[in-house]
Amino acid sequence: MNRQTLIEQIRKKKSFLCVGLDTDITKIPTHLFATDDPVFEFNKAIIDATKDHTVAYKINTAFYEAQGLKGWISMGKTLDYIPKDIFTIADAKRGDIGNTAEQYAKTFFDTYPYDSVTVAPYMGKDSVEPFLQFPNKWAIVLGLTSNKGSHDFQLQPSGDGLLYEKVLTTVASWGSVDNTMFVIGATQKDQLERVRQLIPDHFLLIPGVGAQGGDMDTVAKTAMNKDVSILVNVSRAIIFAGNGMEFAEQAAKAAAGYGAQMKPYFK
Ligand SMILES: O=c1ccn([C@@H]2O[C@H](COP(=O)(O)O)[C@@H](O)[C@H]2O)c(=O)[nH]1
Repeated sequence: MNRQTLIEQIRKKKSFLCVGLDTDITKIPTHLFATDDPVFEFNKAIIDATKDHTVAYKINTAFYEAQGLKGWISMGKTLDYIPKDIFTIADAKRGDIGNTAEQYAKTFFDTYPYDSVTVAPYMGKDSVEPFLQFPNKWAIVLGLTSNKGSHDFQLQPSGDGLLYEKVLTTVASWGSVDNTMFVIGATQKDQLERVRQLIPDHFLLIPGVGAQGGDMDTVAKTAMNKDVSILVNVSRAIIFAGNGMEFAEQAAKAAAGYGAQMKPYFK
């Protein structure tokens, strides 16, 4: 999906919500274990229940990879089931030397036709560039993450600024606003303004609202630009809003609640 189409979808739905399909098999309702593929049946119900409120789904591949071959099959079926006008993210956090990165890019853009994949930039330009070679596909590069560990390296001084600032400006120069987004944690509220000074036009994927305590309004007020250009991810607080027979209705309610918080930001 290209940038223009994504912006149009956001404006049409008046939503920048991304629902995270972090489908932890130990947390899905027990009645689904009577089916052949409980993970897929869970995702299918969640997608049906939330698709009117969301413009993106983020599949965290860890939860599928942990199940081996069965997990990859559930992931492929889930990706296939997502409506084609909704942006898809493989949250795989890949990054390796060039020829290996090429294989990762093929995995998540060709074999599994995602719109985007998350990429760890620590290995530098040749590890990110293979993800920038596919038309209308995106590398979503880890910029400033939502976790406590972001203080260990990302928020440490480096040259004139902080390490993460250097990552944002350097990675931004490798691609364009049409093929590069950045992950910026909602929990990093003191840095959001600075992020927008450094990369005013790039799309940001913002996890950390919901279970991690980030605040939707702070994010929207600080990080939105004239083209909106943010996707706010919520995983556990939506997909595990309920865990009984009515889990999908509870997820729909939670997604609608986040959607309602976003509406006032659209004129
Ligand atoms: O900095 C980061 C980068 C990625 N994530 C991922 O986002 C979701 C958040 O899930 P919640 O349940 O809404 O907390 C999850 O897939 C993480 O791996 C992040 O949280 N922070």
